[in-house]
Amino acid sequence: MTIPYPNSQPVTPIATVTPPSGAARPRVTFLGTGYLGATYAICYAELGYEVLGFDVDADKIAMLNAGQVPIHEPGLDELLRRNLAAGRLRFSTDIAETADFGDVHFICVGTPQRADGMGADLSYVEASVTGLAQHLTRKALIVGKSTVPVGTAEWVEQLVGKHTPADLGVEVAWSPEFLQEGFAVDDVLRPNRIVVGVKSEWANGMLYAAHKGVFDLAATEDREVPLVVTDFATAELVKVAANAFLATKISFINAMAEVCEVAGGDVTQLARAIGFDPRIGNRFLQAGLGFGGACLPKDIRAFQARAQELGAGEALRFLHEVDLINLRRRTRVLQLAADLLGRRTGPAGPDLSGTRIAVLGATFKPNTDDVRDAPALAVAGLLRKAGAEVHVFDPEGMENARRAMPELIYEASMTDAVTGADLVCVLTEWADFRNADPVALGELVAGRKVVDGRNCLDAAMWTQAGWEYRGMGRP
Ligand SMILES: NC(=O)c1ccc[n+]([C@@H]2O[C@H](COP(=O)([O-])OP(=O)(O)OC[C@H]3O[C@@H](n4cnc5c(N)ncnc54)[C@H](O)[C@@H]3O)[C@@H](O)[C@H]2O)c1
Ligand SMILES: O=c1ccn([C@@H]2O[C@H](COP(=O)(O)OP(=O)(O)O[C@H]3O[C@H](CO)[C@@H](O)[C@H](O)[C@H]3O)[C@@H](O)[C@H]2O)c(=O)[nH]1
Repeated sequence: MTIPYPNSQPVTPIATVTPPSGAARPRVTFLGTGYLGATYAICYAELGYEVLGFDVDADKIAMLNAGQVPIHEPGLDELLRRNLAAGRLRFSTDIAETADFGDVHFICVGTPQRADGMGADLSYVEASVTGLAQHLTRKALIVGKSTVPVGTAEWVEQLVGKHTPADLGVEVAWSPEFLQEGFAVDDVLRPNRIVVGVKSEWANGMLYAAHKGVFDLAATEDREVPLVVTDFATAELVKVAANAFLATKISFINAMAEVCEVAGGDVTQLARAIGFDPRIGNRFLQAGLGFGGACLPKDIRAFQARAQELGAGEALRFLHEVDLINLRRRTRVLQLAADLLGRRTGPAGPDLSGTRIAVLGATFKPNTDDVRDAPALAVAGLLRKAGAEVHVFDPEGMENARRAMPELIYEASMTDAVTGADLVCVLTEWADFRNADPVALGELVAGRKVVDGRNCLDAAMWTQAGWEYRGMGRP
């Protein structure tokens, strides 16, 4: 068996391993059935694997076993029901059963920002790995998928060594995940690359077998999926480097937006023009309210913290600037709102008391119900703090938003939210908002003033309909 090392080209099949369970394909488990793990468990069953999803959250597990996806992710419901019915998929809160079931165990638990604001909280990784290791009774591969600081895989290997008898030969590998919420099903079934950090040929073969469904699907669609086989540290770093690059690209275009704002340029045209250069590319150059979600913000902070610990803090100092540019976009919306409402800004920020503002969007981007570090919700909070009465509507994120920020007023529809509003802020570019009719909405509001926090509206159309329009980085 040849192990390409490191390899950025598609490889031919290398797996000749027999899974310890004796099954033709390894039986796989996913520990943590949140946005990452639930999607994976369901899609892996769709690829034909026998799958068991484990979580400590009994409500989540009950929902999944009942055929209900606890998150909003396009396409996932149908796949869940189909694969439960086919008997390839089930979910459990029983760690002993999980340990017994799997040949390959994927760790998909959260790695949130620590309370100190910078590094990653690895307590869920520690708890899940320890719990699993203590119940393993045969050889298996534990594969980290969670996004972690470099060095975590080595630490997990030590944890596993401490909690399993040496003669079982349990091994560890790391395979970071690059899926985007809203596109998660396709990203899992048709990834643009697979990265694995391994230490042995056996682990490499098992991981190849655990990904074979993905390679087989690609072959039937006449595609190839590049496989990068590398060491632990590189695999961990690929993930945070990718997110750091994406965050930097967004903050770069938002920095250009800041300059356009003072120089009278239009960042949307600027982005389009530079994007024609294939070295730059036109994706992830959408200026606006900036990046949020459960990944980019926390990952660039954790990456800086880890680099600092390793003595390479200087190298990532620019990421601090990336973060600051990003956060400034939120206060920019506040400023635009105050300008449109004719409110002066004092040292404590603008006073918006006595105004009613409709906020359209709460999720961190469209096609998800995820409000974790959502710029839209953060801005809604700033508007309220400035004294405005804030009425929020989001097509999928209402329940999560209400839980995260109960102090806001939540409306049942876009029209309810805008009725009587002095100002409308479009903060997540859901299709319903992009395609909203400015003439019809104009009949409902108290003032035709709109902040387009995502540059997603047709400015000319809204202006023609009598709206005072303000975009981000455009006149
Ligand atoms: N959300 C994404 O799109 C995405 C994409 C790529 C990578 N990641 C990374 O994947 C990881 C998970 O992210 P997420 O968004 O799915 O988080 P999440 O919070 O949605 O899910 C984490 C799940 O782990 C469960 N959990 C907690 N402790 C556990 C334990 N001891 N054993 C088993 N389960 C336990 C929680 O109950 C929860 O259901 C993070 O490291 C994240 O950075 C996320
Ligand atoms: O041009 C752009 C593109 C995105 N965003 C914002 O950036 C954030 C993140 O968007 P996106 O990257 O699509 O969402 P995630 O689902 O968080 O995915 C990122 O984070 C995941 C978790 O690590 C990785 O797996 C993905 O590859 C990576 O794209 C959102 O708030 C977007 O509104 C912009 O402001 N401008």
